[in-house]
Amino acid sequence: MKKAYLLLADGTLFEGTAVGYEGQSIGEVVFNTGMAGYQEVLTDPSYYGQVVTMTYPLVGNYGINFEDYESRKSWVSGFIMREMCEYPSNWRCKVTLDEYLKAQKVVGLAGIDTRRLTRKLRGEGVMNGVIYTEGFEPDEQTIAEMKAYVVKDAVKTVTCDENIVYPADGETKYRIALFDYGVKYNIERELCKRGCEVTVVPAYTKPEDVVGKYDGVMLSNGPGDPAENVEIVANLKELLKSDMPIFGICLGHQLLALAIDAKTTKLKYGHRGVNHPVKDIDADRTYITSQNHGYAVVGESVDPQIARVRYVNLNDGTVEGLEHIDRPVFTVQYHPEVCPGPMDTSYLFDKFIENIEKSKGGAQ
Ligand SMILES: NC(=O)CC[C@H](N)C(=O)O
Repeated sequence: MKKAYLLLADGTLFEGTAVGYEGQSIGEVVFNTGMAGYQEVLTDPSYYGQVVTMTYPLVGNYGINFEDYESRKSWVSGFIMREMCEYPSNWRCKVTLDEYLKAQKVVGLAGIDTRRLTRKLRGEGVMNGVIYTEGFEPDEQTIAEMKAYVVKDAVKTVTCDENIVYPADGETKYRIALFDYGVKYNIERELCKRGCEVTVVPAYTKPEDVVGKYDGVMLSNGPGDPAENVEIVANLKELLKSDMPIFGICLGHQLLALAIDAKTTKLKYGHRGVNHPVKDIDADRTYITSQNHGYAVVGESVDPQIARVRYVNLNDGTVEGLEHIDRPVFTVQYHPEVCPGPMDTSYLFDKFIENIEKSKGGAQ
């Protein structure tokens, strides 16, 4: 069996066995604490530029199926696990995790102490690294590139080139424009289920192509530093001048916050897992949520004349969602669409639909 390695920016070296594609890849090393959902993690565009470590020690047990993709391909820069299951067992399984990683050219590493790696990232913060198979050892220049690496042009890389229409399940009740900053299929699925015809539009679509042409706007999740999206933030400022109902998820939430002149900041090691407790301050209720983000909105920077922080993370007090003061506009940092994971907050899609109904009623 071939060996594979992870070299971190601080010089720490992990040695394990090679799985998936053989090669070398640089990325920001992050960890996800979900016990299942590796197929969704691999295909969630928000992980673009990142080498993902799963903390659950056995990965690949149910293989890869044709139904649970979150986008058309895998976006991760590398995949790390304690033990990879070679002989999955599940009625939906079409290929093994190893076969999928090979086909998607994802360099994999198994057999390392993922607990040690995670403790390091938790203690010191997310760190860059290079993952490589034996025979693909990085030279000094590659190590320098790895140390200087930042995830750049993230949304530009993952967004679609043209509009894609997904029909409603059954009769079309509403028409939604879904901005693709790195959208996960499950957002479309949740909307289609509720009678929406969903048009996924490229991230840089101008507000005038959307305002008045749809019943509501969804802002998707997506990769990278939200602050690098200057053009999109300017577009959202324009969009906010209309009275369209808007619902933003994760990157969509962060971009909308930037559009109301709030600030974002990078978290030490982010939130990636399916058990993050979030409190809805208005309802005085706590929900268990699925999360995948490295940045957060700075609560004090939100102008209370425009919006208020309605949702907070009970682990670290960070902002988990905003509600506009007088518009049908709200956002969450977590993933109400998630699958697998807690479905506690899927009611937020119903809230979005209610906002649309109210705004349609008001216009008549
Ligand atoms: N899932 C997402 O949309 C992530 C948003 C952003 N890229 C972050 O890491 O914070």
